[in-house]
Amino acid sequence: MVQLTVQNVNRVLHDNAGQRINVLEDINFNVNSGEFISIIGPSGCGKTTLLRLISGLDQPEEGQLTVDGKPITHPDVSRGYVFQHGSLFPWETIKENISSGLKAVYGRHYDKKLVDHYIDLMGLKGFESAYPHQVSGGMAQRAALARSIVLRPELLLLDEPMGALDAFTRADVQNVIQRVWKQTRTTMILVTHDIDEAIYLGTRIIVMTPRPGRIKEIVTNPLTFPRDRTSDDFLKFRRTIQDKLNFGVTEN
Ligand SMILES: Nc1ncnc2c1ncn2[C@@H]1O[C@H](COP(=O)(O)OP(=O)(O)OP(=O)(O)O)[C@@H](O)[C@H]1O
Repeated sequence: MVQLTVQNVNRVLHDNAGQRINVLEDINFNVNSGEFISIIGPSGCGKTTLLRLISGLDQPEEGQLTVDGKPITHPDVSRGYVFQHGSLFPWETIKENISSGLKAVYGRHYDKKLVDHYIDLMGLKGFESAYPHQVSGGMAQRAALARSIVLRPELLLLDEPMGALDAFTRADVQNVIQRVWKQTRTTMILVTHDIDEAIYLGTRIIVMTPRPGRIKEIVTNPLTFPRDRTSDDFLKFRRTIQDKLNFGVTEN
């Protein structure tokens, strides 16, 4: 992938009472190859809807989404998607889960060495034969990540994959994602509620506001790698993003 372009995108949905909801309004941005984009915003601002549009699972009422100038019309193996609950198949082992996409795409002559490489890279060695219910939540998410990345997508969409994890496991999976991003240079787009996570991983941060879901600002992350969550620069940038999200502001 060279460039993802999202141009003048509007998405309207209707609630159970038939009321129109402008879920996304006038969304515009570009993503270049190798970037790590974090999308942050309060619940209901349309983050998941935006990822679904980029994946091709959904289509906008207006505007267009393209990859290298070609419209996104349907899901494609070149765009991976990792969900909050990794949705591993419970009846398959960790290794079988990681291999499943490759098998579906390439048949039984898929590249087994690639599977072993990602099992290693994700720190899953020794757990190949375990079933999802036998591993920790962090391991299950690392396996879900491996299952997507093994297909070598040009673009990986991450829909709050750390959302259900405790703080320690979350930090661990963040480090794994960063390592995979650095090693593979896969373009990644992460949806998150967590400001620290958005800053720790993102090269640019898209700040969204709800009702209607709009982009408030796209902020380039000034922090270099390796990033230290406790450094003064990190905390200063955190404050900048917090202010843009109007965190801590209460209405009387
Ligand atoms: N299929 C649907 N039909 C009707 N309304 C929907 C549908 N999907 C989402 N919505 C509404 O669209 C809005 C945006 O939803 P979306 O899940 O994209 O937001 P989000 O920012 O990802 O939220 P969260 O952070 O809580 O996951 C919400 O108000 C939601 O209720």
